Amino acid sequence: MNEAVLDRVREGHHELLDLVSELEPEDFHTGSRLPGWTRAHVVAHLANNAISLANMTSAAGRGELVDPYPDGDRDEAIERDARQDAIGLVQQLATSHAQLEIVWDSVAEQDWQRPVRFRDGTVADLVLCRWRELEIHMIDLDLDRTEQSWSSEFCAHAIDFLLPRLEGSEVVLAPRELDRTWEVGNSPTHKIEGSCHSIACWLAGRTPQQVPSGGPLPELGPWP
Ligand SMILES: O=C(O)/C=C/C(=O)CC(=O)C(=O)O
Repeated sequence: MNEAVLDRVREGHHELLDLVSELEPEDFHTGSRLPGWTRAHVVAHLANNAISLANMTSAAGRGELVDPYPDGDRDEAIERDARQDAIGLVQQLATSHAQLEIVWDSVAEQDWQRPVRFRDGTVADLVLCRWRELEIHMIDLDLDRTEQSWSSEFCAHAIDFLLPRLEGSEVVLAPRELDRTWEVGNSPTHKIEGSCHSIACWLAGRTPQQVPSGGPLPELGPWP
């Protein structure tokens, strides 16, 4: 398992808790950067996602495959949990982080490659999923944190992961800080340039502080 990514997830948990712990109670129930979601929805989703990943990991350890949300509807659970007050939300988030970290601390090296039902992946893929969830949803909270806080490693990972959203396009992505480009299609017709943060942020369907140049930017397909 890539220990650096696990460490980054643990740090992300601390950073997220720091961010939400500083909010006034009323700030939870106002907008986020996601249409139709308040910050409370983002927090509830992140907490439920952590428990879902913990449960899939535990099941994989027993040789079982379980659905990400076996007990019911993901969206209903987010709506229900988002109605909690600030203390309830922070407590749910902190408990979910602890549960996920305890489960991942107990995974033996050879068990990271066990299969899970989520995207027919492995337990190791769940760690990458949590990394994306944390980094991307922290900026959705619409606080001081922006895509500028993403590391170049995270930007490169996000571009790799989100590239299928450009299927059918003919472009080259050329993020300034990264020592590589990404080609989509057989004969790219234009080059999209910008910081790795802005390119990754745009591919994640969010509005970057500086929109990449080289447009018109292609329409994005569904999340992979
Ligand atoms: O792997 C990703 O980048 C995204 C994963 C999800 O969107 C997972 C959920 O939405 C969820 O667990 O509810």
